[in-house]
Amino acid sequence: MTAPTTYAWEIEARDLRIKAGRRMAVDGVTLMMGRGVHGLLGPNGAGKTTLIRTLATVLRPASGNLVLLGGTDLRDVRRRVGYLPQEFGHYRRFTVREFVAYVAWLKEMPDRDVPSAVQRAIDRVGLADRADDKLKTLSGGMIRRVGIAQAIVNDPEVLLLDEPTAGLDPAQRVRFRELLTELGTDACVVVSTHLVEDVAAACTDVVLLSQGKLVFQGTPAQLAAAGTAEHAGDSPIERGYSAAIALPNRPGSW
Ligand SMILES: Nc1ncnc2c1ncn2[C@@H]1O[C@H](COP(=O)(O)OP(=O)(O)OP(=O)(O)O)[C@@H](O)[C@H]1O
Repeated sequence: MTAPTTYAWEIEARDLRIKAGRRMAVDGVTLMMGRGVHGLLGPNGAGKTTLIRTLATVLRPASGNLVLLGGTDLRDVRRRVGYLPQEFGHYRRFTVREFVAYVAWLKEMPDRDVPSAVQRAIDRVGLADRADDKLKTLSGGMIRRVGIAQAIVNDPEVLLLDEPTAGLDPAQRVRFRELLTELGTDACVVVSTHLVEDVAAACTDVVLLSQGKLVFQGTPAQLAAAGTAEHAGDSPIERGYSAAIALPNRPGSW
């Protein structure tokens, strides 16, 4: 049985500062996130991966305060979180089913629940016909979907996905956005992406980082409304993104 919810936000971060190497990659971010799909956007090096790694409890903040699921017991929190890292390590000799079951075991799921949870996660990412194939026989896009399956096997209350659509073909991306929408009804989903279309199609909230700072949080429509013809981009939301990170429309510049 799940304990009643006693917290206002699944993720509460106050004045977080996080080091990556010697650099302060996240520099004073205050951010509240509840259920729904939160798109984490920002230029290369903005601090997205560093923030996600911290939310996944892999990194410890240098200062500030982070509360996940209202709790302080790290082991309990970890059982209730799902995480797809940007660099996703896997065992090439495992089958899809064995690998997802292994993660279920790491999450301390009750043995009796594991087979059905594993099957459901595999079904949800469309890999039922490859469930008993070894990972080394799968394509890059399929491996990414295995990564998504292992992240959702425990029905996490906080789901962290670092560039989950990298390597997916267009049809898979569309299906993935539908899955995101489904997952966001029950969980707090944080998804980092460079694809503004993913955000427009599937996110209820946009979080924009630039140089380690939070420069925007709001709905995709609010982000789109922030852009003008003066800002770079091919769509309202891209122009809103450029406005938020103060990127003028200068053809040819990176
Ligand atoms: N292990 C490390 N050692 C030194 N610097 C690091 C390390 N990891 C990250 N950084 C630096 O910290 C900053 C934030 O990196 P991070 O990977 O969080 O950005 P990001 O927003 O995820 O970027 P991208 O969109 O390119 O994936 C960058 O300037 C990066 O060079």
